[in-house]
Amino acid sequence: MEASLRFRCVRTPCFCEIPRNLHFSRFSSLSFAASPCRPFLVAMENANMQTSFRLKSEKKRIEAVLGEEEEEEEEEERETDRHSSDEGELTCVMKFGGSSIASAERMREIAQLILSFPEEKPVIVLSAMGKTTNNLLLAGEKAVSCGVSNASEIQELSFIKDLHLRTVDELGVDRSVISAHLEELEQLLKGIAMMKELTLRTRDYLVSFGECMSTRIFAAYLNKIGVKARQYDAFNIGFITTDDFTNADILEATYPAVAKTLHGDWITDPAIPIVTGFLGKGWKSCAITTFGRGGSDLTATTIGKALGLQEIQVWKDVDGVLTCDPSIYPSAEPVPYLTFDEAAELAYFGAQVLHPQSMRPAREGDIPVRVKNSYNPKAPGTLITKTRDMSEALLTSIVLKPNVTMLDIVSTRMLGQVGFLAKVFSIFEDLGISVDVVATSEVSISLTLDPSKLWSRELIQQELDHVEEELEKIALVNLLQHRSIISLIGNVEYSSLILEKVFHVLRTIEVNVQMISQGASKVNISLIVNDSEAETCVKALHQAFFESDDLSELLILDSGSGNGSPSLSSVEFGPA
Ligand SMILES: Nc1ncnc2c1ncn2[C@@H]1O[C@H](COP(=O)(O)OP(=O)(O)O)[C@@H](O)[C@H]1O
Ligand SMILES: N[C@@H](CC(=O)OP(=O)(O)O)C(=O)O
Repeated sequence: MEASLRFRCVRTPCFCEIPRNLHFSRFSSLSFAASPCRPFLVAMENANMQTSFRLKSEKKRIEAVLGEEEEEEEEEERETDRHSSDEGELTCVMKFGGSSIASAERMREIAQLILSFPEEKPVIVLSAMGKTTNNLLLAGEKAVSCGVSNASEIQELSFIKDLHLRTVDELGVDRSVISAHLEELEQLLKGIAMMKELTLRTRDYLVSFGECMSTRIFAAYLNKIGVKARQYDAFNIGFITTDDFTNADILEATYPAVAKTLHGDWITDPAIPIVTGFLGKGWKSCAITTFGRGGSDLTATTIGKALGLQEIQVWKDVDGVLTCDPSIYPSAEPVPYLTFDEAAELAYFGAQVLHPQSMRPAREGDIPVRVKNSYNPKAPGTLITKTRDMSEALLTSIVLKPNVTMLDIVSTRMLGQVGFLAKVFSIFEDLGISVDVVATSEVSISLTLDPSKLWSRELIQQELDHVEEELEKIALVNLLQHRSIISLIGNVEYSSLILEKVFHVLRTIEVNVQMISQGASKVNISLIVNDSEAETCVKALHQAFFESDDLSELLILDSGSGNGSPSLSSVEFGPA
């Protein structure tokens, strides 16, 4: 049994436990995990991994306790070193999305791709195979109304069974690696059919089958071809989250817990860790949670930060982050370099290529993220780092977020200006609704709301009705649906140049911008247009910024302005 030191936590009336197999002498700081659930003392391997608050007085007391244990500790360290192999440390995390592991053939290719980097000791994070998550959700929705006797016949269940059984057969892996999961999945669908309801908690449990099965199959295949691998369910190795089912946040306690398991297992018995993406465990409910669609990217960056790895690789089906969504405009080109801020903004404003929260751990740990194409591994991809040379950068990427709701809110002057803004935002806070883009004047405010954060359409309408009702107590409200946000990610130091070109293009195609906002992050300008016009705008803007050499108009206007803005000789339109 693992020994631990018990220590009374002075912040809350409870006892904290320090796992004894952490090597305190090597850690530069000790801090309390910011977890609200069960505060415990954690040791952090380097400054990048410190939690957001540190209590100096506790630190001293902890060190005193540790001092008494030092000798024993050193002996334990020597013991661990005797057991550790010559494999070296884990070096990077490689995440493969659903498109990269959609079939047995793709799994074989990914195994070869991993082995083609013999110098790397990777942690592998996998999503569900192909469209499995979508099929699980559809199966769940059908189960609600199909009746218990028909639940086994749901078409999507057959797709999922066929895909996974075909894959294990083709890879020559024993069916037993997933048979229990397939049986349990069928039982779950029958349960949903019986209850006639699919709660958010059940949805998360339902979709977890995708990642649980893909990782088991892949780990079994690696072992079969002689590459030692170990499968992990993220919810069992310390991915602790809030209980916001379908959209959970990772808590600080996750980092030390995950590091302890993955690092501990690696040094005692090295085997490539194969970890489920997208999944965590709610701290109160102890039930499986998910981080929102595309959440495996966040799993990968969290592991990167937890273990202090050298690099986080996110393998996709495109040549990196592109100048815009290739499904809107196929001539989009890869962007070679991005900062964490640019990538976060791009993801937040709807570029499906990265999960919106995924840049946070990478930024905090200052760990470079490389976005690569598993179908074209030789392509350089996109490297995302803390800073980059912006001197030649103007516009980097154009992102379209369709189907957003815009609200024009005009004060009825029952409240002063200060009270008005505060009241408006408190209404959104109370209703738990996220506001994206905001523009204000003295007595009015325009803003956009993001419906895609919720998985259920019905709920959105109910929520909007509620918002309108609340706001109408203090303001006149005009609700405008079917709007799109076009976000221009780039060097906002040159905002006048960018906007000049943007408005020239939009005037040419006769589109009126309904709202505009430049974020405090200084990497994003957002424009709101009608959904029906949005794709045309993106295509025209892409052509103007990334494919046109005709900058003469701007050149004339810019020359001799003497206002310190860059001359066009020093600024390039193109993926910088
Ligand atoms: N700016 C963009 N750059 C690259 N891909 C984008 C962009 N915007 C949207 N996409 C879409 O994101 C997809 C890759 O993300 P995702 O489907 O989450 O990959 P995976 O499932 O492999 O993790 C691409 O196939 C592309 O259609
Ligand atoms: N399977 C989950 C999580 C994920 O990250 O998927 P992907 O990496 O394929 O986008 C989803 O479809 O949302």
